Amino acid sequence: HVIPPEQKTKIRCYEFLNETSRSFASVIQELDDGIRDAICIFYLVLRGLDTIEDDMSILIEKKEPLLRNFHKTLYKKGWTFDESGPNEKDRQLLVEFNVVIEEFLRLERQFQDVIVDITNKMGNGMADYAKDAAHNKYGVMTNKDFDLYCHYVAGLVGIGLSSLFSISGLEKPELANDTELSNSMGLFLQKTNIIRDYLDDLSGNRRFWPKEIWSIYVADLADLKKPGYETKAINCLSTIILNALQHIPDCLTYLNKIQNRSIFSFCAIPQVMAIATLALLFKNYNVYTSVVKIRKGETVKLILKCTDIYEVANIFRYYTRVIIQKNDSKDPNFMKISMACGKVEQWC
Ligand SMILES: CC(C)(C)CN1C(=O)[C@@H](CC(=O)N[C@@H](CC(=O)O)C(=O)O)O[C@H](c2cccc3ccccc23)c2cc(Cl)ccc21
Repeated sequence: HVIPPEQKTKIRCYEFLNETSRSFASVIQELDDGIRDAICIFYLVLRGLDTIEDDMSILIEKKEPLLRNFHKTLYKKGWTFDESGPNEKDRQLLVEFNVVIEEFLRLERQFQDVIVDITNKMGNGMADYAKDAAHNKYGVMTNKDFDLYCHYVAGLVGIGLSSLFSISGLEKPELANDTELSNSMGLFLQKTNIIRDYLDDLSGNRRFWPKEIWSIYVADLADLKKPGYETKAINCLSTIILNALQHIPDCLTYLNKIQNRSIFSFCAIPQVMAIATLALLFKNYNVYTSVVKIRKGETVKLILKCTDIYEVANIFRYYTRVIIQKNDSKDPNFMKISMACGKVEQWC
């Protein structure tokens, strides 16, 4: 049968969504009408921007304007980009980016404005960081820089999502006003990814662990994985995990404000995956030898339990208890870790 052209581009967008991240793609497709297409396009636009930021084969002179002007390409019908490196995971998305643009231009104007605004801020933040990283080989320096970088690549996503949820009418307008809570949602996810990806990022010379943290224990970030540094490495890991744990009360408060069930699952699933990952990473030396991931079976179990705030609060309580059990009185952060976990217990 003949498929009308506008259906073809939408189908192609959902095919890209399923190619970029299978498990999360299904969560997006469960979203209610009125918000699903906006989130799908927002996700693909962010993937496109991320593919450019991650591509080390693009020279900074070319990468910087690409990032800063990416939001303008959303209005350029037919725009595509085929200069990504050969092994860039999502290079085909940019080769066919005209399809994303077509669907973007079919969204309600208010959805478009949010996506353009966030893409603009994120692209400029990424460009600022990439330009700075080009000459500052240490990477992220202070805890403040750590929060700023994570704000650009993940906090802004939370702020954008809250606006889209409010505009759709499925969530209250107030949700979009509390940018601090939305920002924390992104920081918690991104910091967990950065802690998990220590080895992978270091091999790509991406240095996201803040110097303010690792310099307490070693002279260089790469020393943490060397023989003889095991105790320092484990205590450094506790410090950066403690940094991530501070965002949990904000995340639970944000989730508690969500009214729409499909939006609740969409927001809760990545959060419970993150706390489960942090509990697995805590006191786990394997973070310095491989990329530690929670088992598929545990993921499936968690996804099925993300139905309401009580279930999610119980999941957070369970994993903070796992962390407390693994906590070690000889660890300089012993007290702070148990306090941070205690705060989660109180919240629940
Ligand atoms: C960097 C990041 C954390 C923002 C990436 N990010 C997420 O991690 C995805 C989850 C995801 O992509 N999981 C992948 C795992 C992976 O690829 O590592 C999977 O296959 O399960 O979730 C986030 C995400 C979902 C829901 C609410 C959010 C609030 C604030 C910030 C981000 C929020 C996300 C929502 C959108 Cl619209 C775009 C990107 C993201």
